[in-house]
Amino acid sequence: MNTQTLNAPGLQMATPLSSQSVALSPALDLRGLSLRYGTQTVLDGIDWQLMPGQVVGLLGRNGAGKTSLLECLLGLRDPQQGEARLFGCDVRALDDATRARIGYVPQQSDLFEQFTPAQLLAYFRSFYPRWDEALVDGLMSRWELPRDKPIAKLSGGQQQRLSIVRALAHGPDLLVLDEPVAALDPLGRRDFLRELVEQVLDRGTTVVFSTHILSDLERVAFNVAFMARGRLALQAPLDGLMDQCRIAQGTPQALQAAACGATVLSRRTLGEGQERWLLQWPEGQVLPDAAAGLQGVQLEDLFEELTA
Ligand SMILES: Nc1ncnc2c1ncn2[C@@H]1O[C@H](COP(=O)(O)OP(=O)(O)OP(=O)(O)O)[C@@H](O)[C@H]1O
Repeated sequence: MNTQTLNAPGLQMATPLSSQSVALSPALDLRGLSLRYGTQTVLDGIDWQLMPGQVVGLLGRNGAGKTSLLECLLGLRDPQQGEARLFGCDVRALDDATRARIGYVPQQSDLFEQFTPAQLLAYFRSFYPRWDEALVDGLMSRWELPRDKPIAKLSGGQQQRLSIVRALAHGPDLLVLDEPVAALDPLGRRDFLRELVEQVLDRGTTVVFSTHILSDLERVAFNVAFMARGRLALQAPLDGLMDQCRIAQGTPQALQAAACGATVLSRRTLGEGQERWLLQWPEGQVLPDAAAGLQGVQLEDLFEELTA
């Protein structure tokens, strides 16, 4: 992995881009991104664009490649093919102004363990023109984070909270969160999600958020993206998916009839001539009634069917 840290831009701060240019270009633009570890293909030609203000929950099974994708899109890992651009800049050559617009909470803590939280936050504060000291003070107090204890001696959850404070403090335009709540207790998760929602609503932050906690995702993500076999199987607004998707089970012939007018998003063989299909009807179309044997879907069903 590249040693460059996203959360510490160099001392030479350039002027941030104007809000006008932000509105015109995607916040995130991936083209044909492919990554292999040895002979294992983890990312297989991923194209992905997010416009400013989009909030996307990234879902995939263990080992699907979510962390690898997030690291590549941030320029922390070099793919063998393809390119990643953030706010129009190639991630291999991010300037300091663009880097200052990005907040990242990695899956593994990357905090300087020999520092105390107070020292760490003072260090980062010096890099960011938009550093919000009131937000930092509020979160540090509410989350009862010690300021003067070495970071190495904080618990895993405390380190994760500190990592979140650091990522939110400079009001990033793009926030990339790799399982940010994995080590948090339920209150910490609730508080964090509230902060996140406020950031998004107040500032129009673009958020990419990987998590295995589906209920959390339902509270913050307007869009979900599913990763499977090195690709993004589907990205769509969560509400629309719930409304327009149904699961059907039966023989292929019966399913063909049930699927009239729908797109087949996935199909699985269950044995004994039975299959299970995930179907999506176009927005606004009235779905066939339950008599056709269609079941409504939960996010868990979508996860099961789309990440297999
Ligand atoms: N540095 C590495 N060297 C070799 N293989 C790696 C490396 N990092 C990840 N992998 C492999 O790449 C695949 C994808 O890993 P990755 O961590 O990106 O998945 P993930 O979706 O984030 O998983 P999880 O949900 O378990 O965190 C896995 O099979 C993993 O073993």
